[in-house]
Amino acid sequence: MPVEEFVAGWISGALGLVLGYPFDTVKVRLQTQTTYRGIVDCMVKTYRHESLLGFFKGMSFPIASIAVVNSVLFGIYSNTLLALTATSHQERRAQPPSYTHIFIAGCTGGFLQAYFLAPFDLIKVRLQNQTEPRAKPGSPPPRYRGPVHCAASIFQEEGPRGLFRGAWALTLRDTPTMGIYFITYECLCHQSTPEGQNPSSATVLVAGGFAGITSWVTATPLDVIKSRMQMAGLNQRAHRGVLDCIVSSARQEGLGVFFRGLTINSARAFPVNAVTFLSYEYLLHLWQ
Ligand SMILES: C[N+](C)(C)CCCC[C@H](N)C(=O)O
Repeated sequence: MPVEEFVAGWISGALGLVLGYPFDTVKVRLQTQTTYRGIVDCMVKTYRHESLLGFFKGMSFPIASIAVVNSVLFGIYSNTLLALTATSHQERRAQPPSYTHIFIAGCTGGFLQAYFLAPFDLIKVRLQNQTEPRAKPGSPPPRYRGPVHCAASIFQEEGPRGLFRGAWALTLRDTPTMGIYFITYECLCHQSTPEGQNPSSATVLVAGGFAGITSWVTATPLDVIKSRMQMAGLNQRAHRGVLDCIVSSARQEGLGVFFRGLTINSARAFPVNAVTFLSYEYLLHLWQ
């Protein structure tokens, strides 16, 4: 099993994450706080009050988890393709795999990474939704003091299964959309590259960027449901299941609810995934 694919997945994921983090902070603040008029207003206020560092708050935990999650995704994707087509990463340019195989490998990667991502994502969402201002003397502290405390509290209060709250919605979100992610990437690369050659850096950047956008656009409805299920039991009523959450959210807030965060998510997806794919391809090329 080629290990390079796992390591390249890890490094490229971390680079993409750092680049996209300011967008993620703005997205979370817009979704959870009412003090901002829009994306630009949020950026200006964050910069004025907290300087550039304000955009990178709480990044250490996601950086640590992306190492596991992205290496599982890219490692499983590439090794599934190897099993299906018997061609290694180097040989794939000369003998491109079929789109069905790419889709199956992407779905497999998405399905398995969801299992690793679930607890990290749950903790991220719970912490991001703590909107209390910084602790002032005398004010009650936020429920979770940080990622480790958050994980320990969930474990104590809800048991080990509590750490996998929303995991089923996450799996439903990621299995097909990771197939879409890799198909978009490979398809765009294939279309703008002469037969048998490696795609240029510009092609990889654009194809990676669009792969991010198409997969996030299709993932957004279940992303909303996933986050709501992860928050359930804390400050919202518990849902009986994914379907119950879909129906009650649509009834109470209309169909628009399924597209919350779409604009900022797409703006984030382009640079993040452009850099992720460029560094992934570059590293594998370097190690050949
Ligand atoms: C499949 N889904 C759309 C959920 C994610 C696809 C892109 C994953 C990437 N690490 C990012 O954070 O953008």
